[in-house]
Amino acid sequence: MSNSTIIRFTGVGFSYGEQSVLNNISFTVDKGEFICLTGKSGCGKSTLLRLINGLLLRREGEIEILNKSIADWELHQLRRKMGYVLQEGALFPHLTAYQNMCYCLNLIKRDAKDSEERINELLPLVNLDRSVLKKFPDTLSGGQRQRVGILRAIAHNPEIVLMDEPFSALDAETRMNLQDLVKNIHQKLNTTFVMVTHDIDEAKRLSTRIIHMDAGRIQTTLNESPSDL
Ligand SMILES: Nc1ncnc2c1ncn2[C@@H]1O[C@H](COP(=O)(O)OP(=O)(O)OP(=O)(O)O)[C@@H](O)[C@H]1O
Repeated sequence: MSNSTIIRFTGVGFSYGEQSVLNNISFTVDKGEFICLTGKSGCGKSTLLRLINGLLLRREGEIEILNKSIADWELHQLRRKMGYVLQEGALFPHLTAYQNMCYCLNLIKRDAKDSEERINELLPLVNLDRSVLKKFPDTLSGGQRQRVGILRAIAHNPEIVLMDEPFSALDAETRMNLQDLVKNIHQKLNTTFVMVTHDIDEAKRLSTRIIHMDAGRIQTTLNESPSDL
């Protein structure tokens, strides 16, 4: 594994029970890339993402993350190296926006003052006003919820940020704003992103590379903005 390769899949297969979902998946991701996983509904994108952070355990082949086989990682340690953004932010409903933002920082035992400083530093990056901090998720707009979710995912300075259709529930304008915001975060923090999207235009706007899947296999990997998708 080269020094800059931080994710490597070699011949990975996965099944839910009898249903084979991923077949012979091999690819690498280098530090600092922004990968978009595209492909039709049901082709296995989210399953692949869940294998990266050990939410699912692979059945065949080998997965290496940060130069170590996933089998050798303590999963809670591995997940501290990652941030995860899901649809609509997937915030904890009983926690305020601020408490949600602190969630991963608490896991790595940052003290309260450090956490507060970190969050104050990141608020402008996700374009959120301090007035949201005391609010509960159900009183935030969809865009605000997703900004909180993004801040939570990057607050502990993860090596890899995984995003699963993060903007799919948003209106077109908010979606564009958040795409710009994530692009800016990627450039500023030099973190590696792997994002699932079914939206090819979104993938072209954000990614440094597109991995296009079809029926559980990687069909094409495209470095340039693809015109044939
Ligand atoms: N927990 C599960 N148990 C059983 N089958 C599942 C489970 N999760 C997903 N599947 C099946 O695995 C296949 C791949 O699902 P996956 O969610 O990875 O696809 P996807 O490409 O992310 O789809 P979408 O774009 O619709 O989210 C689908 O046929 C789906 O029904």
